[in-house]
Amino acid sequence: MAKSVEEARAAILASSPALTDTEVLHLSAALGRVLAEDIRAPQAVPAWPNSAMDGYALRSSDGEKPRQLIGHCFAGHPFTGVVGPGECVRIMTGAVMPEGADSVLIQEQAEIQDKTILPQQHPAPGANIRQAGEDLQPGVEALPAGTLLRPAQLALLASLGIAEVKVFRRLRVAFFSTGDELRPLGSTLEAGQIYDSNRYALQGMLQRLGCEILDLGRILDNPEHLEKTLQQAAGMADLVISTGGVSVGDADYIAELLGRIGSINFWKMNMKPGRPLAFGQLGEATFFGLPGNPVSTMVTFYQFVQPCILKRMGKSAPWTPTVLKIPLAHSLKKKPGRTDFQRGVLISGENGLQVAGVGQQASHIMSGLAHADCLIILAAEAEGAPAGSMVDVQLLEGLV
Ligand SMILES: Nc1nc2c(c(=O)[nH]1)N[C@H]1C(S)=C(S)[C@@H](COP(=O)(O)OP(=O)(O)OC[C@H]3O[C@@H](n4cnc5c(N)ncnc54)[C@H](O)[C@@H]3O)O[C@H]1N2
Ligand code: MOO
Ligand SMILES: [Mg+2]
Repeated sequence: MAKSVEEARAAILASSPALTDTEVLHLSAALGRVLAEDIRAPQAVPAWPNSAMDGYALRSSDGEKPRQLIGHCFAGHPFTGVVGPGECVRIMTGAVMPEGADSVLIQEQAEIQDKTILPQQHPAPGANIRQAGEDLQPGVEALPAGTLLRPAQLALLASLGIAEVKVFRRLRVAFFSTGDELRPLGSTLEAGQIYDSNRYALQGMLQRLGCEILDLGRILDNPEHLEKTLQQAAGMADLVISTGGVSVGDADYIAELLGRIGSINFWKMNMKPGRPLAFGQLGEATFFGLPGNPVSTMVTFYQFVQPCILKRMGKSAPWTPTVLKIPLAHSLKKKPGRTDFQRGVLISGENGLQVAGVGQQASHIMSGLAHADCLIILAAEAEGAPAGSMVDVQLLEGLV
């Protein structure tokens, strides 16, 4: 029985163990890695109460009375004295609050006469002050193990003074394309030959996920060559991906080989594109046989391989593509039977946010996917969707 997308994803995640090997990296090399340790704040952030605005640090209790200017402080240069009644200190954003002051009057609300500041309003206690520990208190969990390190997480760690983190090692992914017709870039095509475009799709998607990539090249539609390549790949990688040769044609050997030298978890999906996807195990390695049609390769990677990779990399919160409900700009058609993932674009105009199809939707139309920023999901039994109806839209996110 062909699997639904949800059933397939659940089966894949259930057989995608997280890596256990770790290494220690400097923050500057940790982008895209997954934390292998809980991080607690070693100190408060901010470490000191400081000003959120440029203005005057003073005592709120003096109300709107004039204040004598007794000094100044800048970020990195604290004022060492004490602000007494009727006094104030010129203060810049980020400068430590001087002792005695409990409020910052912004300069737009102050009149200056020589060394006297005339408040235009009553500065409230605590106004424009960023309190110590407001972001993080010492000892609290800043980030749990299993967090994917994106730029915001790196910045948070840096704000705590943490220079090195324990992360999971990179996932080793071996991939190859299959097909007698495939030729490398730079070659002149003979009748029936095409360029191997799936190689670049896979390489790009894997690189963006921070995998260690082992490109095994193009393999002919020859069962002995394919078997050798699958064995070799399984011996060197955590995850093996092939494209093509996984359907039911006379030169499609992948599913049969997987069953013979490994094990098939499932083969065939109730989705379009992507019907002949095969998933299983080759020794210790997880295996995906992606369909050869270029759009099918990329759409199935996004639905299934990416969640698997992120889980295997150690990410604890499961990742799946973001789905939003958005009205259709025009009607769409499909044949009932399989769940469709039609390529679409988001349009923001007078009628608010809408989604439109990109035109031709066949699995070899790469130009459609190259112009798309989302996938429109149409249910298996549906024959299409009318203009204005709310449809599920999966965002093709640049970076997870
Ligand atoms: N009788 C049936 N025929 C097909 C079925 C089916 O259910 N019954 N399924 C169709 C569907 S759906 C898909 S998807 C394709 C998948 O086929 P394969 O995974 O076996 O892939 P190939 O046959 O090797 O190639 C399909 C297509 O894609 C081109 N291709 C392959 N590799 C690349 C590459 N690296 N770069 C660019 N293009 C590539 C290849 O030349 C073919 O045109 O099967 C249908 N058939
Ligand atoms: O399911 Mo195939 O992936 O339509 O082309
Ligand atoms: Mg085929």
